[in-house]
Amino acid sequence: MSDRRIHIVAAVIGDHAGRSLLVRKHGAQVFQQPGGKREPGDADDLATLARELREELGCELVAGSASLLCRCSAPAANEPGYVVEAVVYVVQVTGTITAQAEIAELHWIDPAAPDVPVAQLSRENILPLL
Ligand SMILES: Nc1nc2c([nH]c(=O)n2[C@@H]2O[C@H](COP(=O)(O)OP(=O)(O)OP(=O)(O)O)[C@@H](O)[C@H]2O)c(=O)[nH]1
Repeated sequence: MSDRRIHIVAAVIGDHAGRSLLVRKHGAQVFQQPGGKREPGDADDLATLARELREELGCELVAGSASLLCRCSAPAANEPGYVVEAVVYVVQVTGTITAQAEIAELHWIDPAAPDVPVAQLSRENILPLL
């Protein structure tokens, strides 16, 4: 039987106004946390996160800034029949955040009142913790 779980490492990035950054990938309808799947060359979760933040946002994870928020799961936003299982860290980043090639759109939301469609994992498991 095939494994219908997608394991990801995800980031919560906040600003001084209490807003939180979400991304929408090309072809996706909903916004989700920055982050992604671990690759074989990644030493650990934070290496995955640093690579994904660079690839998606063009910024750098500040060493030592990551704090585990939660582990959670939900139906995957873009892969019908799959469940996403996430390890979620609150992180600080440095550098200018800019949508890189794989990202269609960035959006800062009020976690208590998102004004864009948000993936279930974020909506039900992550944003309520912020
Ligand atoms: N990164 C991320 N993925 C999520 C979230 N919520 C959620 O359902 N997913 C699901 O997990 C899938 C895998 O994430 P991803 O596409 O960001 O991973 P990746 O960059 O490593 O993949 P790729 O290199 O194959 O494009 C997404 O397509 C989506 O269906 C979320 O908050 N963040």
